[in-house]
Amino acid sequence: MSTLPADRKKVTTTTFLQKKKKGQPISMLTAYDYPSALAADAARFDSILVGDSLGMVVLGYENTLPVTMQDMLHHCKAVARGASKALLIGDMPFMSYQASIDEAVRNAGRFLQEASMDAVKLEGGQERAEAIRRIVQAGIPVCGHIGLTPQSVQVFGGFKMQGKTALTAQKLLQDALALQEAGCFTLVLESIPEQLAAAITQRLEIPTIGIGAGANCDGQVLVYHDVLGLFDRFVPRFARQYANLNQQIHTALTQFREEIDSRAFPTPENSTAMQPEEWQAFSEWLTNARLD
Ligand SMILES: Nc1nc(=O)c2c([nH]1)NC[C@@H]1CN(c3ccc(C(=O)N[C@@H](CCC(=O)O)C(=O)O)cc3)CN21
Ligand SMILES: CC(C)C(=O)C(=O)O
Ligand SMILES: [Mg+2]
Repeated sequence: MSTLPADRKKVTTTTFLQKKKKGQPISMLTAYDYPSALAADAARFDSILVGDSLGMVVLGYENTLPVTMQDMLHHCKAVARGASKALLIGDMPFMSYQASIDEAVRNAGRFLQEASMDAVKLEGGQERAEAIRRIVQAGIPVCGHIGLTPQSVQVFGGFKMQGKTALTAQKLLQDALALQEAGCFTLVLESIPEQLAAAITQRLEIPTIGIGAGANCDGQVLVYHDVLGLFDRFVPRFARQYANLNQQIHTALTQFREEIDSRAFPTPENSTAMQPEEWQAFSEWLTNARLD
């Protein structure tokens, strides 16, 4: 296992399109800070998404709605310091692109200009196509996101799978085509039936990245904390845990706390003694000194 910087070329939006043409899977992972970005880049993920899911897995909110531009830029900057090869995508937070197209373009620009992102992601279908067209015209690559779009949790009435009926599936396929036409370089498909994801993937020239959308997408993405078992308030059924770090953290921290309580920590190895002559001089001064 190597922790040296990965010896590979910087991934670009063109790499995404080439991978789809060659039938090679696109790997994406979320990351929210410097160490998680270092880890994702060292593991050679094609892309890192600084997801607004950070509101839930890092900041402790119930959903992603409270996340602000300030929050996103702060975390994106930390991620950019840790990753040099993965394509970096900044997730536009709730109300940073919905109120007006001008605001959408300006906020998208901040991710590239202030936070070193390579692209932005925003949620929505046909209703978002015009804003996306204008952001792309400004020179900013856009990743679309349809299906279970968590910023619409209050409209959906919970984090519920989308596109389960023939009618809603039709709507999602039309959304996907509209987003491609608007200039998206890739599209996240979240929590939709696998056959619908396959049908969309087959009809699009741009790659699809699935999360809870089955095996027939052009790529896959999961949340960092779900992959590592770092978040246990809930784990979506579509996630797979490759480690249970929370349990290891609990064991390690409990042991540390117990060793503080029992005075087993620290030992001389964790401490520094003065040189004998310095200690002697200090002791003599201490004996004679009047400390008040
Ligand atoms: N830790 C985490 N992982 C995620 O994948 C994730 C987040 N947080 N926060 C932002 C969004 C919200 N997401 C979620 C949240 C909950 C479910 C969930 O509870 N799904 C149910 C099925 C619900 C239904 O279709 O009726 C499940 O059993 O997986 C799914 C996606 C995906 N994103
Ligand atoms: C789950 C992914 C696609 C996302 O939008 C996020 O992490 O915020
Ligand atoms: Mg998101």
